[in-house]
Amino acid sequence: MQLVRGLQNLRSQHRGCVATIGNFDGVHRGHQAILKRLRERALELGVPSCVVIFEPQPREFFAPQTAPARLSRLRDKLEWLAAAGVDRVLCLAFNRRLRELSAAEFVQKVLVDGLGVRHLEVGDDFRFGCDRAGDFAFLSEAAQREGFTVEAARTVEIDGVRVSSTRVRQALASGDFAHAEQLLGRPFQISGRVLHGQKLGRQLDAPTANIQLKRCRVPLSGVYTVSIELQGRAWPGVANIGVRPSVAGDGSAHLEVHLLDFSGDLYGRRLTVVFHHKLRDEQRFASLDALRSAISADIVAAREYWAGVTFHHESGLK
Ligand SMILES: Cc1cc2nc3c(=O)[nH]c(=O)nc-3n(C[C@H](O)[C@H](O)[C@H](O)COP(=O)(O)O)c2cc1C
Ligand SMILES: Nc1ncnc2c1ncn2[C@@H]1O[C@H](COP(=O)(O)OP(=O)(O)OP(=O)(O)O)[C@@H](O)[C@H]1O
Repeated sequence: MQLVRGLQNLRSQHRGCVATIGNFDGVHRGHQAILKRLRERALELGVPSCVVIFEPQPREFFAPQTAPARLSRLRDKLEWLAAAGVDRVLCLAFNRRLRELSAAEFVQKVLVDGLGVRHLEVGDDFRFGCDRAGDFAFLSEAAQREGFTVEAARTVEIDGVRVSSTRVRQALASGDFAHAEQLLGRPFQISGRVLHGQKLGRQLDAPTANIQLKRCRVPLSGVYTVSIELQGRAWPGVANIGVRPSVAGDGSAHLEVHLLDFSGDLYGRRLTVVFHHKLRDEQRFASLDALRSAISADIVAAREYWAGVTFHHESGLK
């Protein structure tokens, strides 16, 4: 899959494709249905498929403090789009210039001049352009004028309710990982590189790998039973996501995982944390001793959760 960053990097060979536009946060089952249809149309027309996404996402541009937490960072999103068979992603910086484009200008600049779109696939509620004025009726008219086709994919529902990123966030916030998995079509996970922490974990009898969250806000907080994927192997573990109120911190959210029965150096490695079960909320403890006891109880609970499950790994890393 090819990534093109910005309209200025589109070349004449990129013209002629089938396209869809959106945030695709989490690449959930609703998104996957659109992507499947997109791939079918690409094969029928013999042209590549292209997904137009925005970074930051529009709501992060308009209201960075109150925008919903991200289900996926750009890297994960790209991985899942590639897995869905997308040939090309056009990633547009959502900035003042882009927000001021009218729906008609967006169609002309991005879809017609930029991509030479042959077919556009969208969800039935899709809206775009300044003040979200571009809806399906608008697109159909533009399509007729410019000589491309447009189709509204059927809404994907589970239990009679539309699958949406908001619904996934709600499932995660309430610790309902089975429902989140149903909506996403895969378990909820966060990937990232292991950074150096404050090295307090060892004093707490629980060395932890600190996963870089960059500036992304995360849709969950608390202590969880997790599994960790690392170099194609899975490990059982326990994780904390939060601001760590018991130790002096910078107020930003951290994701830390303690791998059960693991010895080895994880610094700099990229790992994936898969969430299975919420154990408790994060708490402020009055002393490190109290925090140490709570963490050791979490580890016992995680062991119980994983009792009977075999993880195929050796006790360290090469
Ligand atoms: C299973 C687990 C549960 C945790 N629970 C809490 C908690 O409830 N409150 C808190 O302030 N920190 C909690 N922490 C975070 C610890 O404060 C943190 O691991 C410690 O500060 C070590 O940080 P470091 O790796 O940066 O040295 C938890 C960590 C783990 C691994
Ligand atoms: N459940 C669904 N069924 C069908 N299409 C969907 C569904 N959810 C989103 N889409 C479509 O996927 C495309 C990209 O979605 P995007 O993430 O921008 O929209 P969205 O409606 O804001 O998603 P969400 O509500 O999940 O955040 C859009 O065309 C949108 O209409």
